[in-house]
Amino acid sequence: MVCSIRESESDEKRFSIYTGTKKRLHLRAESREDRVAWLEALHAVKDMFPRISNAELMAPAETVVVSTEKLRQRLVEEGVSEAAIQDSENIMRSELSELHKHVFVLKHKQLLLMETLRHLETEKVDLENTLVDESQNQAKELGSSFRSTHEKDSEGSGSDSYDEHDMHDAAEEDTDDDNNSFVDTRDYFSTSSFRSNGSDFQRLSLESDDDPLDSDDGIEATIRSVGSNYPHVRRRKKLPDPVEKEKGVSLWSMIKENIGKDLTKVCLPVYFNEPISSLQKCFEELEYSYLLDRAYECGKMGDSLMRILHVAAFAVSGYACTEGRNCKPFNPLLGETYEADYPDKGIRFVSEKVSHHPMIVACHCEGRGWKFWGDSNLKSKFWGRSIQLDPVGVLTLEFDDGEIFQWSKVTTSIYNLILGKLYCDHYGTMRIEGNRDYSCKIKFKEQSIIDRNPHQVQGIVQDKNGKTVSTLFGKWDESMYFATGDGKEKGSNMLTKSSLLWKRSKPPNFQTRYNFSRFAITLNEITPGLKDKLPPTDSRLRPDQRSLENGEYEMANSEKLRLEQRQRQARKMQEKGWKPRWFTKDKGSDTYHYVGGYWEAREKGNWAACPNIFGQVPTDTNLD
Ligand SMILES: CC(C)CCC[C@@H](C)[C@H]1CC[C@H]2[C@@H]3CC=C4C[C@@H](O)CC[C@]4(C)[C@H]3CC[C@]12C
Repeated sequence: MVCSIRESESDEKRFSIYTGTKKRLHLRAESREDRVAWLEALHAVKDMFPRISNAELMAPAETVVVSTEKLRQRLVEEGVSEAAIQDSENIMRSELSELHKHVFVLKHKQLLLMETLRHLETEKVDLENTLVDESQNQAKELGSSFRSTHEKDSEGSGSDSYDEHDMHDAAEEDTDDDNNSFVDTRDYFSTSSFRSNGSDFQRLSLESDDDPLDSDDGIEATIRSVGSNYPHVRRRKKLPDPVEKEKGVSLWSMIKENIGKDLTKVCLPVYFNEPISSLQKCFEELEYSYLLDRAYECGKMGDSLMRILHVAAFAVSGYACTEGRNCKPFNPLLGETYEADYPDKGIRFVSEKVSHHPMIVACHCEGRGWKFWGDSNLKSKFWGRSIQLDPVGVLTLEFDDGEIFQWSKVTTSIYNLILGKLYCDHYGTMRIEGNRDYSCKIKFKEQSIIDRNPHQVQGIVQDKNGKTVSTLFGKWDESMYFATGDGKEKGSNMLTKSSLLWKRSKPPNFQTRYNFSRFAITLNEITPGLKDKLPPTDSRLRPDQRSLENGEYEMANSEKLRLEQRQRQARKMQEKGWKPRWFTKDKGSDTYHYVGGYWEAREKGNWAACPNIFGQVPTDTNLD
């Protein structure tokens, strides 16, 4: 939020912004005119959000107490007769009560407007969903989309260019002529380079704790107990302690350091990465796979409603791990793979980066009684301060008894790229289509300025005739509940009638700056004996990621640069007909499916067809 804006007096291109939370930001426009345009736009935005607190807005109209005492005294001083004084008092009271009535009506109107606003917001989300396809076509190159937003902004009518400094402001104040670094507003735009790095795949989820001694709360244990007689596997409980001291680097400082350079060509250092790749992040979505085991069991016992409810909870649970995570996963190299053999969860998983332009990751997971697969291809839009990611493609879940469910992920936005605390939110409607009795619609509510109850999810399950048979509600970062019926029965108290479907696991004992869950901590571990079995393309063998995990930042950075250099050949490889190893594109559609054979090849230790993607480029391959 912009608190105050100030122009430099000594330099006609410079200006600064104070946000109330961080230090003053110093910027430099291209020209004097450019600065005028910037200031106009900034003031216009500022005026759009007058500062009224939520509490103030929602408070009921207070009863106003009117005293006529002062009026009476004054009239007595004037020697006015008692009758006239009483008359005056009555006049004053009646006028004020009129006014009071008026205020009351206004207050009421305001509440109604707020209601409407809320309602409109919900409608907006729905509309956006219908429009998603269209807007995707329009999603052009990031940079250009931001530039056009800016052009529109600068057309906005300008308000005064003078802004008084508020209290914090004075405290934070720097003189115009000091040596504060500033940023060229032109370079500012090129931050679009984050797109390609950020548009990686998948959400994650929080892990169940495998250690029987370290049990979670009771409810969860009962939920999980169904269908899970899985063996215990010892997995690590913490990441390695960092070798080097962590460096705090802000995105902003990165931008500053790269003034004058084409930011799309600047590689972000590893400080912005978390030590897992997008391939591993896909697997993180399966943290709560016990929900699918349970869904399978319910269906087998003939309860297809409970089946879809668990599938719905699973679809939501995948988002849990995105909360509090603000580093980006490593963008895998073309042909990089990841395997996860988790007998302790009854699942095994394979993923591969199947395309570099656009960046697509395909994955496939086998559980007991079900298979789950999909590919991730994100369309991203850069809005200046935020990035919007619209996932394309469907996820498919197939139970061994032939019941199939398909759904797509909702929109994710990452906010505060430039200033403030980075966070992401998910919003839109997810439709889970089944091939049998039920389908389900889940709405992820968009967080709004007036509605301070973030992360809300609501859904309904409908039968073939479109009748609502059950409702779902909860939060994507906490828990999901369901209640039977359409939730409209008179006098029914949703909370007392509802039952828990899913609850997020508790955080690990060893927190790191990556905010990994217990499950996420295990993803990059090379468990005893695993190293000899992995293909040379596995994410766990990626040197820069390994170094980052170990806290060897210098090493991680140089290795990352080397691999990124290599990756520049990926486009050429693709053009020359490079094909993924474990997945193939369906005919007539753009989705990938697993061709099989991974675990068989692993059994034989036969990785002949897997290139050494992390090593040095062999000199005899002439890719250029
Ligand atoms: C500029 C840098 C430092 C910003 C860091 C961005 C982080 C927060 C971004 C980068 C990639 C993003 C992920 C990319 C893809 C998906 C799949 C989607 O269905 C759910 C959200 C999820 C899982 C995103 C969550 C947020 C994410 C992890």
